[in-house]
Amino acid sequence: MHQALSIHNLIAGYGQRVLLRNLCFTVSGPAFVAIIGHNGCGKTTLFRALTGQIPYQGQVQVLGRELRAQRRPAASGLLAHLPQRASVEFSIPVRELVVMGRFRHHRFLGGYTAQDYALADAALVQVGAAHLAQQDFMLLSGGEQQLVWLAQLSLQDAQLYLLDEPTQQLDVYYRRRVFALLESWVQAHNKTILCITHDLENLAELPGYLLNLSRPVPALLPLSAATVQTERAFLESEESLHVVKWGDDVMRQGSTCAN
Ligand SMILES: Nc1ncnc2c1ncn2[C@@H]1O[C@H](COP(=O)(O)OP(=O)(O)OP(=O)(O)O)[C@@H](O)[C@H]1O
Repeated sequence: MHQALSIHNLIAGYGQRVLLRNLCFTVSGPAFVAIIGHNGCGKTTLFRALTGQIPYQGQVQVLGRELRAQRRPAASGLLAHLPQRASVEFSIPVRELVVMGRFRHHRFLGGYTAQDYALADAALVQVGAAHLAQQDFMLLSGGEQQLVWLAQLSLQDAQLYLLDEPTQQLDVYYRRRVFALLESWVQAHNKTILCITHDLENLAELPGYLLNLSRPVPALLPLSAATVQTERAFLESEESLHVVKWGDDVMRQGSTCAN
């Protein structure tokens, strides 16, 4: 049985600025992993590396397949990515945007079937956005757009989901609802989710793991109220800011993986 995700000695950054230094962690089975850390510590940079937008050193395997060797990981259903600021520059009904999540099952755009649309409608119900189905996506609020993207993403049926602050613009009700939805993707559909978030208060009750990229040597910790409390206290401390401030050459020496 392959590991859901294995990251070994990943090094990434921008030119001289190394933000991820020998990052190592393994997610053995389907799981929710919250990625936290200060602004600018390298969370989005990790996703840029995993999606091939910036080069990296090290090995990344998804279900035993070396990610670097995959030509189009999204098209093959290995990976789906929700960036921090996803935008659409043209008018499109919400339902039409959501059904595009089924693109892997179609050779040409526009060939969606009644079954595809039924799945799109069900996905909108799941995220609590059924009432938006006929509206123009461009005219929705930021939070409403986030819900619609999540509905589209769920139709992609990928093995590994990379979500960059998916609850950022949501109100308290929808934040909780979205985290419950992500939990169901893991439990009911065996997905693995890496979720960048600053929304610590919603994490304590979730099953899964926490990865604090502001730590000098980030490691996966089982999620619990105590873990969230400890990591929050660390992020609020002056000590943790120094890790970032002097990160490039003093505090954040990094270490190589144990094996
Ligand atoms: N193309 C780039 N060239 C140089 N530096 C960059 C580039 N893109 C991002 N950075 C810098 O890398 C650092 C990490 O950025 P990143 O977006 O990974 O942060 P983050 O942890 O996701 O932060 P936030 O919580 O604010 O979203 C930032 O200081 C940013 O200014």
